[in-house]
Amino acid sequence: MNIKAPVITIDGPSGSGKGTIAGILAKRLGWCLLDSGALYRLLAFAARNHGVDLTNEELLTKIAAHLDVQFIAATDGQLQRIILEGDEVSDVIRTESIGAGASQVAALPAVREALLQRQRAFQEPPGLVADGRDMGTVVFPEAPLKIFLTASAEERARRRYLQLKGKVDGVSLSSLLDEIRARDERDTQRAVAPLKPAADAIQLDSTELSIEQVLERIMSEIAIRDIAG
Ligand SMILES: Nc1ncnc2c1ncn2[C@@H]1O[C@H](COP(=O)(O)OP(=O)(O)OP(=O)(O)O)[C@@H](O)[C@H]1O
Ligand SMILES: Nc1ccn([C@H]2C[C@H](O)[C@@H](COP(=O)(O)O)O2)c(=O)n1
Repeated sequence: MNIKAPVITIDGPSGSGKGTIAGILAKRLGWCLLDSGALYRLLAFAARNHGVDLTNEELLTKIAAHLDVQFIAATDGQLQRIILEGDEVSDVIRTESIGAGASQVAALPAVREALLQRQRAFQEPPGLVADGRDMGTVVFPEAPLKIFLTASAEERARRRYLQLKGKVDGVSLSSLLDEIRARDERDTQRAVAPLKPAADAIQLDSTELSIEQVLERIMSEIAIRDIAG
């Protein structure tokens, strides 16, 4: 019998804290981690580097199917590292501009299909924490625990501002808020795999919760379901 490793999905809009929470949770549980947004970011980044238009679905799908990428698991004090075609790109794919490009290519159905099996291949023992937009609705619909993490757009822009200030020139709170709203609109309104909570997802609004409080809430849901051994 093929017993699949359990999956915890964390979906939600940009800046809600999915990546932070998923990374800490995977580490605490000793589970694998899938940052699915990174795949769309890598595709947007690779397309720009090769001068491919972000609306060229046919070519983007070919690139998506052959992305030469390695995810190197986090070690003590280090975040997960991402290598594309031999070069470390962990930081350069994190800009809002690449995020917007990722959101654009992610609306193309053939691109999503090309990345589907690659995402499912992350489901390895002892378990997987997967974050993104459609982890609970499309990629891992059988996951025993699905979290839909939100926060107000203003709070998400404030968090992003604090994260980027001092690292990126010319960053402004109002332009970050505009970019977050534009990305929310595109990610929730697209025809294929739009950002929405799965019917059986637990919705968690982190606007007034600290990272540790969000983790506590999720750990208690894990304990209730007895899914982490
Ligand atoms: N509950 C929280 N309280 C305060 N800050 C938080 C909280 N959760 C996350 N943050 C901070 O907000 C910023 C954005 O978080 P993160 O990158 O995890 O969001 P995300 O949902 O993964 O965004 P994206 O989808 O764009 O990758 C980070 O600097 C993170 O430390
Ligand atoms: N499962 C996913 C993950 C990401 N995307 C798209 C939409 C996002 O705006 C963009 C970047 O994701 P992020 O790194 O900010 O989480 O990628 C998606 O459509 N489906």
